[in-house]
Amino acid sequence: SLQIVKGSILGNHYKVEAFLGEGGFGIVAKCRDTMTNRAVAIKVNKSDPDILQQAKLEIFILEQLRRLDPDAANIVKWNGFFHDGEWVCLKFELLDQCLWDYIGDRKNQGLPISEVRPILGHLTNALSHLGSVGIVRADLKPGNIMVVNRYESPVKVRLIDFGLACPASAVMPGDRVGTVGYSAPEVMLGLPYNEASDMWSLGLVAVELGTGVPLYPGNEDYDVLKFIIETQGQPPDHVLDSGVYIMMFRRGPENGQRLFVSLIKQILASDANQRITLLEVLRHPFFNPKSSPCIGMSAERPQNPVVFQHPSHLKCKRSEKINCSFQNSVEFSQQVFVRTSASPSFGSDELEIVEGSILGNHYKLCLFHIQFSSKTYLSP
Ligand SMILES: Nc1ncnc2c1ncn2[C@@H]1O[C@H](COP(=O)(O)OP(=O)(O)OP(=O)(O)O)[C@@H](O)[C@H]1O
Repeated sequence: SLQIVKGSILGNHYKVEAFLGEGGFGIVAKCRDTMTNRAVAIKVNKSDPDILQQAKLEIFILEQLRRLDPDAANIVKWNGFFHDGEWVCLKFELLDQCLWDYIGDRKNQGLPISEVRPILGHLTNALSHLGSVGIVRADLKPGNIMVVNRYESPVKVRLIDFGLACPASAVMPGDRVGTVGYSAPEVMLGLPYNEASDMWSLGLVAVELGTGVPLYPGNEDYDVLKFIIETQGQPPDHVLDSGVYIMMFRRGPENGQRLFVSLIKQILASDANQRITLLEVLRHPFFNPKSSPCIGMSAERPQNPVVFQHPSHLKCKRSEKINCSFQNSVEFSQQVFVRTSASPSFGSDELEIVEGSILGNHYKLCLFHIQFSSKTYLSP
């Protein structure tokens, strides 16, 4: 725990004058350097091992940023660190006010465009400098942007808090970074992220500057994603799909996870007519993982595209891909993909299948799902 009171001395000559911010990490204090009589901001990290690890990462990033000129790059000036007992203390130039407070002082009415423009310019400049040294900011939000001096006109801002920043080359998909309400969809979904994710956050900051209120408020990623989908539509399937998989694989691949995801997706179809039935759930390969370790990885999979051998009643126009579950003759089910364009017996825009069809002599169709898609797949 941090027991720092006003008047205490940090690192022998920094006298605590006020508290500027507090969080899980510790505190940021306004201190007087008794040797120079200058005011500075000192971020004091708790001695908790996780926090210390976080502080080390922040120092690592700040070291990288030494290559940049803080004035030209709109980033906070860092003056190194020192230890005080078990605490790690980072020394920064003292800045004025974070953008949340700055907006709040205007009664959340939003800033005039004449102010939004330079601020956005500084932020874009800051991100582009970070990009030039290969750093992804990863937690851009008004609370991490500080006004240098609010009485200056036009107002100048700088980025602070590099605790979650990361070398672009070391991004770990699935790492929960950022702040709810400001993270890009790909970050929430656990996908790889890059500077494009900072761009998303920048857009949200820009809206908040102009309107005075956050665009996507929410306490949970779920609410925010829902809000995003309502207003901007659903991210493309390939984004959603890989996101779900990566989120599930965060704890290491587990047998059956892909089948589980595939099942859940069929259970959660928003169109009741598309939703899987109880019987089909029980027949789903998820319940027989031994015989089908993973979609696309089954040793039993057919090596060649399967050809439908029985005519049937269902007609489907322009389908390029069918995702089918089959019960085979040795009493287990597995999932295969059928590429219709590889089946010479069907025209490219018409397909006929029916439950119970036998494919490739011994694959009995027990469940099918047809997707209209421009993608084509061979049997996995
Ligand atoms: N150089 C500074 N000058 C003045 N105030 C500062 C400075 N650095 C940080 N602060 C204040 O302290 C708060 C927390 O700092 P910082 O964002 O670095 O810590 P954090 O642990 O990452 O916090 P959070 O979890 O809110 O992102 C800031 O929102 C700001 O109000």
